[in-house]
Amino acid sequence: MAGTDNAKVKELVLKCMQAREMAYCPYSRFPVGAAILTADGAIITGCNVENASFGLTVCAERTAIQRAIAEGHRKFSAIAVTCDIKDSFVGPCGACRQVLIEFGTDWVVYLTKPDGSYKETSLKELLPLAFSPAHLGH
Ligand SMILES: O=c1ccn([C@H]2C[C@H](O)[C@@H](CO)O2)c(=O)[nH]1
Ligand SMILES: [Zn+2]
Repeated sequence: MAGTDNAKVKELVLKCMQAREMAYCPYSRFPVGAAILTADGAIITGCNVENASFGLTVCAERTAIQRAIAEGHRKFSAIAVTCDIKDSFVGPCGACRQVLIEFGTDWVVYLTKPDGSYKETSLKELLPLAFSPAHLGH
């Protein structure tokens, strides 16, 4: 991505993998990690947090964005996401795509595999024709 050097992307990928280790997922046993790079260079991580009332589960991506907002960040450059699937790059669920696009269409999404390889995509690509704050005049 323009403006994000390779070393920073590698750091982001490493951080999302470390975050995956923290996942609380006793029901699915499907750990997910996310790491958000803010416009000012901070990295904020998240993991999925499940609940015995299954519908209350929060995905890694949304955990990360809630943390980032709560810590005062509003501008984001990139997010890296990882799960344990080795043979394909897996994107965020639809709910997470909508929550991420609330904070801009221009940030980069890195889908990663457990071996550290990654594929660059974008929120525009992941959520075409999105409903966004612009439609409410924001
Ligand atoms: O984008 C996604 C999709 C799923 N999960 C979590 C939710 C649940 O804990 C587990 C299985 O769906 O993976 C995420 O964290 N992010
Ligand atoms: Zn999700």
